[in-house]
Amino acid sequence: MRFIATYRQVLALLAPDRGVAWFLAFASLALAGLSFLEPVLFGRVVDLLSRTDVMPADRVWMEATTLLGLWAAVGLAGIVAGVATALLADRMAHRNRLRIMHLYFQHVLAMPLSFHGDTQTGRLMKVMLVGTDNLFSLWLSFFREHLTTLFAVIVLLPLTLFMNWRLASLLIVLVAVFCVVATMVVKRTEKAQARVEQLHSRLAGTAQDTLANVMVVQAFTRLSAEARLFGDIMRQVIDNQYPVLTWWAIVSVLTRSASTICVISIFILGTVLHMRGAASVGEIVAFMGLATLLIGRLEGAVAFLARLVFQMPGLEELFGILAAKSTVPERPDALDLPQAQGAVAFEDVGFAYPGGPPILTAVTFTAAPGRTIALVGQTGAGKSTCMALLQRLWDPSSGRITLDGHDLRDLTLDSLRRHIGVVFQDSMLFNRTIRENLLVGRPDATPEQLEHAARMAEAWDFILRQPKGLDTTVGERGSTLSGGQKQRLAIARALLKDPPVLILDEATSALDTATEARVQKALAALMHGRTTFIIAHRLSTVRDADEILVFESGEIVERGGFSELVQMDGRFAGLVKTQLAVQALPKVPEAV
Ligand SMILES: Nc1ncnc2c1ncn2[C@@H]1O[C@H](COP(=O)(O)OP(=O)(O)OP(=O)(O)O)[C@@H](O)[C@H]1O
Repeated sequence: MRFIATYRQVLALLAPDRGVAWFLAFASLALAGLSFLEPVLFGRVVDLLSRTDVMPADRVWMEATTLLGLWAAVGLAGIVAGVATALLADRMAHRNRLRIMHLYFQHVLAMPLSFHGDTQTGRLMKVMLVGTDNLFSLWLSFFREHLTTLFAVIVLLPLTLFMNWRLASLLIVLVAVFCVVATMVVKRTEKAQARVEQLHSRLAGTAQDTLANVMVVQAFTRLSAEARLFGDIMRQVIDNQYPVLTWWAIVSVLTRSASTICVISIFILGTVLHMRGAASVGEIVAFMGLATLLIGRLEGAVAFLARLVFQMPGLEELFGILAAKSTVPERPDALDLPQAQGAVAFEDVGFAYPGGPPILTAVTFTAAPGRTIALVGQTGAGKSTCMALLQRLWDPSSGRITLDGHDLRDLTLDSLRRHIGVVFQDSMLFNRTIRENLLVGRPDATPEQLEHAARMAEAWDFILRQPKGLDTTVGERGSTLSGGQKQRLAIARALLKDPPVLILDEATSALDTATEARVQKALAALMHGRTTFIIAHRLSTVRDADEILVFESGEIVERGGFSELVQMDGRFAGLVKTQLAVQALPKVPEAV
């Protein structure tokens, strides 16, 4: 069964708390032993009392008092050990749940964009919350119930053979039947539950995707269509879950009846054996007690098994995500570059997205520190892909990219990305205060450095006009700010980071001409003294670049300065002419 391997992984996660886990394991075993002693002692007392005719009364009383005292001590030790084990297990499970959640979050955040492109955010959130919650409850029930039950069945049950092998054999057969039935149901329901879990993940992913696009849903009146889509998945969840729930409900009812069947069977066999002189009354009482105890434990085990079947697929998903490997692995001996000058070189770089056609072919260029390189060309020509490779979001399929002469694959990802600042077309802001958003660039910046960067980015004035100044929260993705304001905050953030290499990916293309002029001023401050790559469709913005690279179908087809390329009268000149022609188009006459 698949779930045994997964269960092993669940327990292996407790490795950092190995000492506590072993202590808890021994405590659970002691608890199991103590709980078994109780019916045995009770049986001894009954036997003793039934022998008053052959033993002196004071000896019977002395022995009975000793046994009862022992019984009380066993009961008390069981309570103390039970409470202590529960408290300790609780703390350990909490501690490890937090540790795994932290580990998972860090792992997911470090995964490359290819992974995030393939995995819905809603699913990632669901797996983290549900998966770690399941881990928590499994650890707890392992130490509180499961281990004790296992010990009772594997070690203590066979020991009863020494008390009365005939009664013990019946008990063993009943327990075995019970285990076989439970295993069959686990097998029957495992697959359907895995499907339910997949559907739950899809549900979470769809919900997150729909909520993130609520504006599109409303604008395109997709309300009922989206609700229907959601409802369809929900219906599939119910259809798949129904048989699983039915099976486990049947097992649960059977388990409850099993207790009665077991006690009656032992009573009948015990009576027969007693009449033949092969069992004492005390042994029968003790076995009935043991049977009730064992079946009670097995009832707990069945509930636990059912939970395991329900939770395993979610845990398998969690382990699958934790085991996912990055497509841009870091070498163990990777260099942590302290301070780069910003010399970038693409050497014969080729690239294709996994399973896709070639996107870049033999791309070669160099950017000396402080120079500005513009990447232009038609949409889909491969400009953004080039810049994604520079940030090592992907690795080239052939050739290499260097920063200060170091192949990017030889640098730690952290030190590479520390040296690169990016301003996107849609400046992504956290739903936090302006101050927190700016400090993303440099968490230890002083208030003076923060103000200086904001002033350089032409953002200081509008920040002061916000209701709480730097402490104003900007809303989801900066929704309370205008495009130009968001862009200037993004520039201030990059200025604070102060990287030697800068990527401006369509940084001003979403702005109107007046705002663009303001942002350009801020950008000029940002670009000063840094190796800058500009991706721009508006060719007027690349006029001052030291070199313009013209991309076509993943290849650089022309390169040079602005006027040099215009004079060349090739592809670039063609692009410029097209843009000028569009700008010179006569205005549509207003309707009369
Ligand atoms: N994550 C991805 N997975 C698969 N293919 C991709 C991915 N990203 C981009 N592509 C493909 O790679 C090609 C180049 O895209 P890229 O974004 O680099 O072009 P671009 O020149 O920057 O275009 P634009 O000017 O429109 O931004 C396109 O055909 C695109 O469909």
